[in-house]
Amino acid sequence: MKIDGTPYRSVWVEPSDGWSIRIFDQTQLPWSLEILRLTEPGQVAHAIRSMQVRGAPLIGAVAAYGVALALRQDASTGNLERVVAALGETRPTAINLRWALSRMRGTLHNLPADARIAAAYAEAAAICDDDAETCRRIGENGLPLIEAASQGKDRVNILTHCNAGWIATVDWGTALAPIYMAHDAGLPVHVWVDETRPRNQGAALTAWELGRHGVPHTIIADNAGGHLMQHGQVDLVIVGTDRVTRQGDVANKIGTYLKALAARDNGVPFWVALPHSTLDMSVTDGVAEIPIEERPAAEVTDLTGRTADGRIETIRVAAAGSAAANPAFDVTPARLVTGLITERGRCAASEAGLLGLYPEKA
Ligand SMILES: CSC[C@H]1O[C@H](OP(=O)(O)O)[C@H](O)[C@@H]1O
Repeated sequence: MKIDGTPYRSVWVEPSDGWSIRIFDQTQLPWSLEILRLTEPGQVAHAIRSMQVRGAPLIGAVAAYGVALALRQDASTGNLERVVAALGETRPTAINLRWALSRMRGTLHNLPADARIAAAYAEAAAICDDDAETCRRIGENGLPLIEAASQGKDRVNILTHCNAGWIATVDWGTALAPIYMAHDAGLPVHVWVDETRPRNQGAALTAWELGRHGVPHTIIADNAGGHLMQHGQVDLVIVGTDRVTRQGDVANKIGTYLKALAARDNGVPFWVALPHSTLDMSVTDGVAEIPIEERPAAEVTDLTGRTADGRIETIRVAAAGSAAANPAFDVTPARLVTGLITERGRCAASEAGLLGLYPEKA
């Protein structure tokens, strides 16, 4: 996508050296656009853990380049296994991370060591190209939903949670891809942007993305969505996901499940956008089986923002001495999901629906 007219992806190889990796530091958005240069796998692991880079498909793509950086240091099989294991432990919920690392290992394991570096960069680049094209197709397959919802309306209101935009993927995004395409097609799109406590991916990242693209949007408190649905202010909900199970259960940012409950209670369509790399057919019952990342309590008790004189500060907003729990994801059962938007089309949130689009995953 473009930033001030310049096209960007969310991860790229530094052209001046041909091997170091560039990412945006998402912890500095929306206040400043900081581009980081990663030169070793430890920096990649830190970037993922600290959420300098975040978003299910993007952490997989960046981890893939982390393998290439590690093999530049030591292309042995032992080091390949070590870096795949180490990066795989950085975040537990998004299956894209393990999908990308497994794809890298499968490509590299049986190669001679002296062929691994070039092959690693080629495979990481292929993962990125695949993700960008996959997300573009998700946009195309979600667009008809917005077109239908906008019939006879001077504004179509879409609610989204967290950030599933181009900055969470290599390009285009998942939940936001159809929104960008609808806006660019001239449809009267307006987006309710859940702030998405505690890290405010919505208020900080989705609002930043939509604003830079000129898409009308309004930031709301997470708890306002149900009220807006009760008053007919939401025509459909589109969210991203970090893992979808064989039966169509959806893991996504904490608070998604509550939005799905409110949508069901108010007859609002609840759609989930995902690329193939987010499918995990090895698990069925998402609530029972998907590991939910527990992040630091400080993300709940503290808040980071910009002061009136432009300094970025972190302050405590909770009572001193109080404990805080911070599960970073929840699981929405398939029964609350209207349907899934993928690069291969739309389907029901069910095993039959998924196998209809992905028969090879039977
Ligand atoms: C396009 S996947 C985006 C997905 O990832 C986010 O999680 P996080 O910000 O913790 O990486 C969130 O669940 C989004 O829906």
